[in-house]
Amino acid sequence: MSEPTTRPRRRRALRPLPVATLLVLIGYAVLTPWWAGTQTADFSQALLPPGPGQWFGTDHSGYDLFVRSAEGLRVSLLIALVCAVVATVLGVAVGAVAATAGGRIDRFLMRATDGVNALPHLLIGVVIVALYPGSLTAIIASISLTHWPQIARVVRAEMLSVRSSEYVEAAYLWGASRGQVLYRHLLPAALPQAAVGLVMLVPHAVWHESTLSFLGLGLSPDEASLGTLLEVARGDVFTGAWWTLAAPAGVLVATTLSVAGLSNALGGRSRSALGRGRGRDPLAGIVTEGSDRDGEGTGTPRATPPLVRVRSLTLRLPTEDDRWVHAATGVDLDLRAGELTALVGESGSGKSTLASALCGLSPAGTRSSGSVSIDGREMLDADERAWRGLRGRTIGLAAQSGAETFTPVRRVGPQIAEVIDALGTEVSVPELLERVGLEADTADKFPHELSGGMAVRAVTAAALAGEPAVLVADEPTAGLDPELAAQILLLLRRVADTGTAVLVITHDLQVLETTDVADRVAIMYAGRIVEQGPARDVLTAPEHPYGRALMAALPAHGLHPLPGLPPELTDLPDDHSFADRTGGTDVADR
Ligand SMILES: Nc1ncnc2c1ncn2[C@@H]1O[C@H](COP(=O)(O)OP(=O)(O)OP(=O)(O)O)[C@@H](O)[C@H]1O
Repeated sequence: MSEPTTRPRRRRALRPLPVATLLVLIGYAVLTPWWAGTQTADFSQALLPPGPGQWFGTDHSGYDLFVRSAEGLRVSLLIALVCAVVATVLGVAVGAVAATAGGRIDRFLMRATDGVNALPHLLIGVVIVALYPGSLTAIIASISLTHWPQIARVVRAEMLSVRSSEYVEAAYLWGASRGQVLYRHLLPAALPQAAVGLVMLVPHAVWHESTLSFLGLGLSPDEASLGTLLEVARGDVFTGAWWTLAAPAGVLVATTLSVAGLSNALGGRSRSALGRGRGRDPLAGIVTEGSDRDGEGTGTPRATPPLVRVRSLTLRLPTEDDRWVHAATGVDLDLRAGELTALVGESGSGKSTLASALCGLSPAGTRSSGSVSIDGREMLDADERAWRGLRGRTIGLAAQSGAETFTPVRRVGPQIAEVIDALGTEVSVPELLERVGLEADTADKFPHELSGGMAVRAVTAAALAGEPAVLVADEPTAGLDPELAAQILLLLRRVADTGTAVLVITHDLQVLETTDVADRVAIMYAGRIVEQGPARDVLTAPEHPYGRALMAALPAHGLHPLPGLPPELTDLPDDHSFADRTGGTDVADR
């Protein structure tokens, strides 16, 4: 069966009129002075109106204004471009430092940015240029130093939004350092916005330069910029020689409109491109919450020691309104080499929170107790440095959101190659792609060109880049039809068969049952593992009433809706059990 492919987004076409106008103007500014050669003053030709021999007329010295305006445009564009580049570099630097440093540095830089933004730019420009009259450097400094704040704000905002995205979390998870995340993810995401800002600054800077020169504070009148031409011509309107003002003014307006049109179109394109021990339950009368059908969670260990050993793990997550989410309570779980363990349960039962804790990615402020041992090391209270030594190499996470795990603006292959580099392993991108059942040319695709199934495979390839001993796959089958879901589970089975301990979080009990890929199944309810054991036992004859209710809800088992509603995990009573939800009614009684 072919996988449904997401249709690639069409890029917005650039509007042809502003682009063509701008190209004509640039050609005019570059070629005309070259074609006309050096002009000399000829007062016999002074102030001729526009006509066949002089399309734009002539000025007081008999210079052809068609040539003179082209020279002025060239100078103004060059100054504006330098100013825009300097302001953009400053803005990107300030925005990037603020976004990556955060805290006090961010607050200080943003206050400084607001402060500069609040200053009257023209006035500051006038002051700087008045101190160094006629200096080109002073003109460039006066424009650049007052125009970086907008770029800094845009870059910071873009980086903050990308920093909280799935693919940046995945990059940290796969071993990238802060610098690598900045260089590979944050800057590439922010630079298109900065480039739009740069283009938008050009006409602004042309106007600033022209205004300063018009006020007599810019370049000397001998040097033709649009501003100096306007300044020289301002008195001519009253003597009837309107063309000396109209020629440079027309060129200035045409340039401004075409660059503004282009930057609007670029802005649209950049946005659309960026366009994550068995016991007894007193109420149900059969098994307690936390039952373990073969006792290895709390009882006798099996032959191979577990690579991941979780004991009595309790996780409490803070909420914004000062309450606590009981995301995990007294969880025991073992993951062994070569075994595939499926963690199932309704939405919100705490599966992803548990998976995050196994990778040292619990939300800030989480209160935890118990033990999480990975490859013999106690990690529950380990610091970020210790986790960085394990993530990607000992424990890999294939995050929940498929294609969103990758930076959207870059091809998949180079991104997987960077994970390999960061983790320093010997595998190659084609090997990894082959391992997850993808063609080698998938490396050349952008994330949005991948189908749902391909995206999960590519994310799994990246998670395998460090050849981890443990692989956690968070809902790899979400949103896939049963046949594709089965293919993904079979892929993860093959990964487990190479000796990796695999934990799969899934809602697809039906597919789990039909494919028979899992060695073990753990059922989670309201933050507790209420039953776990050999997959066949748990799936065919669940002992816990919640397990029975989950299986009975499958279409193949009669589609009996689950009774009641899952409890709110916020401030959940410590002794809450499934029986509290059903009033003690078992699915067997229905
Ligand atoms: N960062 C967080 N801060 C506070 N509460 C959170 C946070 N992340 C998750 N939760 C809460 O923790 C509980 C468990 O969520 P979790 O995502 O682990 O469930 P899940 O079983 O994985 O659900 P799903 O199958 O829908 O992904 C939910 O009540 C959720 O609202």
